Amino acid sequence: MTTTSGEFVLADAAAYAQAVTDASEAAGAYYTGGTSALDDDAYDRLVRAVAAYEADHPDEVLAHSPTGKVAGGAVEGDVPHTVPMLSLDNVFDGEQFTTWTASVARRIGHEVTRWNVQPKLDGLAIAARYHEGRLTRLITRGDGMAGEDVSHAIGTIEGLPDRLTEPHTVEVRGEVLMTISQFEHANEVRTAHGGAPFANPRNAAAGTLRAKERSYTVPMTFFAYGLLPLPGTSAEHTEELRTLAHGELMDRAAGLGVNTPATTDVSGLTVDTVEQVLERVGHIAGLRAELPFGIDGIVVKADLAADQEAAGTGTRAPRWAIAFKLPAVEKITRLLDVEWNVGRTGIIAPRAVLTPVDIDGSTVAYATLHNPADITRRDLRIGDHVMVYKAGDIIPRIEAPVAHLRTGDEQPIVFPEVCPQCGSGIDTSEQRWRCERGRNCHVVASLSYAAGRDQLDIEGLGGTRVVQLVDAGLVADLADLFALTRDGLLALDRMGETSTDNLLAAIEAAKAQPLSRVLCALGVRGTGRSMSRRIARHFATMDHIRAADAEAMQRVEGIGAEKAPVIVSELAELAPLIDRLAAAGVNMTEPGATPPAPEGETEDGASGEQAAAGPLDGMTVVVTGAMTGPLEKLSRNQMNELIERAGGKSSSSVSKRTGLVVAGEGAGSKRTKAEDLGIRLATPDEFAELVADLLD
Ligand SMILES: NC(=O)c1ccc[n+]([C@@H]2O[C@H](COP(=O)([O-])OP(=O)(O)OC[C@H]3O[C@@H](n4cnc5c(N)ncnc54)[C@H](O)[C@@H]3O)[C@@H](O)[C@H]2O)c1
Ligand SMILES: [Zn+2]
Repeated sequence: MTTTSGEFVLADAAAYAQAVTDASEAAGAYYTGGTSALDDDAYDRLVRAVAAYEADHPDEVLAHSPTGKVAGGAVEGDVPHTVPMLSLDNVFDGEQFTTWTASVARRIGHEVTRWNVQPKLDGLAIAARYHEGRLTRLITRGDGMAGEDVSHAIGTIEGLPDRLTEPHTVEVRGEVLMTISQFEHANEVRTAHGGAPFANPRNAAAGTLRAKERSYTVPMTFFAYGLLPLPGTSAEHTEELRTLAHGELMDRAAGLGVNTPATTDVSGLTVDTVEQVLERVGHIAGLRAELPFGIDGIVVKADLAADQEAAGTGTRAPRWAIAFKLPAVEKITRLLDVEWNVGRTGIIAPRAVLTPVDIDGSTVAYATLHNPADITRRDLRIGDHVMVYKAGDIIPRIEAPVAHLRTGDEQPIVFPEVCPQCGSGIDTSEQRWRCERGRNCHVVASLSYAAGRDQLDIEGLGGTRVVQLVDAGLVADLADLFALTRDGLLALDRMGETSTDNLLAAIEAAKAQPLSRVLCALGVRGTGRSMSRRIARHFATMDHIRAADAEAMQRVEGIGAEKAPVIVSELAELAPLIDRLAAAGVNMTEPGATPPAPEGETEDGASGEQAAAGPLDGMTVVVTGAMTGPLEKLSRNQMNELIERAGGKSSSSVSKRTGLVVAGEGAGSKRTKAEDLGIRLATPDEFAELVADLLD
């Protein structure tokens, strides 16, 4: 059960026991590089619910409850720590932080003398033991009292040298993580070895650190945040390490050749007041998205050893330090669909369509899915709950499905059988699938589109024929079509005299298509059929379109500040192609349209578009049902063209703003809606009469 504030409430002992089990399993996976069933928010809420239940039922507390334990008690170790490796308590805003500082002041009897503010690195805690300057042992945090020996990773962690600059016996504590680029590299190497990519850098570091016998190594990075004596440390040194302030210890660590946050843009900073702490916290938070590694908060520590000692330490966390948490970068959401997009080189890449989820201030609606083998390995299904990771500029990624949230209604992901862009076969011999046409895939797709019924309408130039022409090297772009020769075509398989002549005639006829269709055939990004018509009607000629800057382009209805420059620059890129089309005799004007008045003369209100008023002047028209009579042969696109030529606007949905609904046979809900709204209806015949002048 959840309350309105989103908190879980555990109703009875059984719910409590289940919550304890769920939390332990999640924590176990979280710390060992597995897949947790919960995102951090959900985990923290669950643990709070467990804690609330325990407060009310102190005699029912289960021994394996995660509350009050390092790592939720879910991980163990067999190498005892010299001093416990603890967790940190959290605050989420300045107010909570100020309250916390007041409680520390009460405890130690005075204000904390000064603070050390440093990034909370999002990796795993590790203790590195140096004996006489040599790195001998690496131990994970484990349950805080004892950790796991991961010394096999020595030599793979940047910033953790095999030898210190001085022959000291010390323990360096810090975080092992993967920087964004190490993470990208690790995933490349891992997938090349047939493994599933890691979902996020923390997971990657945890998995890599624990993996013993891998045929490959991938580097990680270490940042120190603690330096303490070991049993073999000299008395003099021990005393020094116990009395130095935190900031001084960090300088010492750096001096020994160990990496610290001082090498980054978010180095540790010693400050005197709470206001200064908050300022630094804000500064670090602001840099988060640009950092080359992940942080999940800011750690604030009492700097002086004396203050730390006075504040003391709890069983789970020290009382002299706190983690200022930043919003989570992982959330659970649903996988709604998988799209298959074909890249420039013909790579067919799956992309997850998600229920949009807010992650650290941005809305995530898509995530990368790598390749089909990876989908199979992760056993992803449509409808699954999935963990999505997004940090900084990194492309959002999907972790494995959250299996325990499955309902049984999830559907398998259907892999394409032919290239989704051009319809050719798919080369599946590599992990990344590829269109058999490779780079030519785009040519085939864009030519098939250009020849389509709603564009240049070239009969006899279907997908297979386009493939044949491209493969034979006869065409590489749209303009090449108009340079095809009879002999060239006759030399092709399955091209007889008749089909050759028919095709050449169809291509010849295409030259007379209105500008709107020529423009559409060019496949300018951001312009489909109706936008192409609007642009063509507005400018009337290709020369006027090409002369338009972004500002002029924005005068076309429906083109905003974002789209306009894209269209202008796409057209500039297409200039050589357009020139060749014009040279081949392709029509570059829009029948019935007049160019916009030159700059300065538009002020009096009459823009070029309106000057060409027709029988439907300014009216929004919706067509529904089957057209009959003189309109019988017109496709929906052609109907829309007709409406716009008559000065109207075509639309596909009926609303209060609709002026006329042309309802043919079989018209259904749109007709009913028009009747409900009292919108004028016309039969196809009535409409044909209205626009009779424009019908040929
Ligand atoms: N999704 C899950 O299933 C799941 C399970 C368990 C825990 N969690 C999450 O983990 C968090 C609690 O885990 P935790 O106790 O491991 O860590 P923590 O986030 O409470 O903080 C303690 C750790 O911070 C790290 N750290 C980084 N920079 C540091 C610095 N400058 N100084 C000191 N320490 C620094 C150390 O590794 C230290 O052990 C919670 O946010 C919880 O949501 C999630
Ligand atoms: Zn293709």
